[in-house]
Amino acid sequence: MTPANTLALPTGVASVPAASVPDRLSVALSLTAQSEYGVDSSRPPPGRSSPAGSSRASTSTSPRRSPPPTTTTTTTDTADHPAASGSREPLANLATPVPLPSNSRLLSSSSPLPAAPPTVASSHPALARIAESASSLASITPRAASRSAHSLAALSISSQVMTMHPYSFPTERLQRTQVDPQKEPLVLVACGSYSPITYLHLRMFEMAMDWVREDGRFEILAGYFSPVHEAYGKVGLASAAHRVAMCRLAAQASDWLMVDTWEPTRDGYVRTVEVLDHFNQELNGRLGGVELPDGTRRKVRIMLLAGGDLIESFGTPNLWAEADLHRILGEYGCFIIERTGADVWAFLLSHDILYEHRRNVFVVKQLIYNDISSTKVRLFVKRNMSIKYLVPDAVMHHIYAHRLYIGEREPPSAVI
Ligand SMILES: Nc1ncnc2c1ncn2[C@@H]1O[C@H](COP(=O)(O)OP(=O)(O)OP(=O)(O)O)[C@@H](O)[C@H]1O
Ligand SMILES: NC(=O)c1ccc[n+]([C@@H]2O[C@H](COP(=O)(O)O)[C@@H](O)[C@H]2O)c1
Repeated sequence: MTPANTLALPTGVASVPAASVPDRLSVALSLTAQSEYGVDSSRPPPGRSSPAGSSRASTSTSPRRSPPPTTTTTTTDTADHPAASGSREPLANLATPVPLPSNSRLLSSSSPLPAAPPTVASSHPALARIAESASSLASITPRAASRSAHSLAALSISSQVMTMHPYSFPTERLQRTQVDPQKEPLVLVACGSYSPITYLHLRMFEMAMDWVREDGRFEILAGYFSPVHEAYGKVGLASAAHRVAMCRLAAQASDWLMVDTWEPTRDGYVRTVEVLDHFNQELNGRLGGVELPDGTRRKVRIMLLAGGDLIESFGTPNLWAEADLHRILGEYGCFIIERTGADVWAFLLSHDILYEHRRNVFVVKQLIYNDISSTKVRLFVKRNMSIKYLVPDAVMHHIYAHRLYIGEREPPSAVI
């Protein structure tokens, strides 16, 4: 086993009969729905973290990221207008803490998203529309018919995977007892847009797991996706309910990854340090840490899992509060997945706060480069190009079923 230094030594549905698809998926997902999304939620949200540092300002933009929120109003996309990002208001400084509201509902009663019984196509106009097109297309093009049939299946499971309320912290894939008490118990949290989630996002966790196994210091208990709040306002951001649903569908194949909906169900944008505080509260506060083989309990280490581009955004003026960065890197720590074309090491050396906390920062080298980007996936959908094998099939069918990203308006520079 090679002890990995922090800075010094990086280590590196197809042709299923249409009628059977809803049943299979529904069974799998209803099991998840029962265990993952249907439990208690009456806890108050964690308190606010300390105020941000002096670098706060009222206006800032990064070329890649949208300016931060001035409003906490939430919206949901409809199936026919999936990417209403153009109508979003400009946002304020992300480094500026805003008051955290108590538990709230993102989907209002006027939400356009379907709340129909999951398998009764005729009772839901969208299902009926897709069923109709599936049967009419069947005699014309088998591929289109197959796509529609899968869309029908995807729509039929939507009400389960899109549900975010009542909130409960998912624990069904959390390892509750440590196997090796010599190692530090670790939970990885990946904050991001996931619009949509891709195979790269799933691979990030697996790459980190390989690094951790090789390094030998940590024992990973679970990994969580935390989809950003809609108020983040980034171009191409689908509604939180859709992004959560896609993350859940993608995580189905994993035995250690889960999707936490605390962040997207707040009343407004949540800073990353607040998300980590929330995990700390859940795992070490409410659950009391992890159990050791001898029955005693121990605190779980929580670390941010992020790509090199996100880390490089630490250098964007007014995007991150200095106080937040000190807490994220000092109290928690960070796994960075090297991104193709980004020199993470040079950035680590150049950024004072990252360098100060370098012993809490672990860079994971991609041994097989993967540069799938959500932006390009959205563009492919818009241009009617294939996204198969870029995202899990269930995610692809969800996108088609809900007509996500079709009317996307991406500035050309965002996709180069
Ligand atoms: N090619 C990549 N290599 C390493 N990390 C990545 C890569 N793409 C995304 N990430 C990381 O995945 C996390 C979630 O990112 P995000 O949802 O913004 O995906 P994205 O593909 O970059 O999206 P978009 O194209 O909309 O900007 C972030 O930590 C980001 O740094
Ligand atoms: N001040 C902050 O806490 C801050 C600033 C910028 C981005 N972020 C987070 O980083 C992630 C960025 O995601 P994208 O790569 O999709 O833009 C999001 O989860 C976002 O909330 C946090």
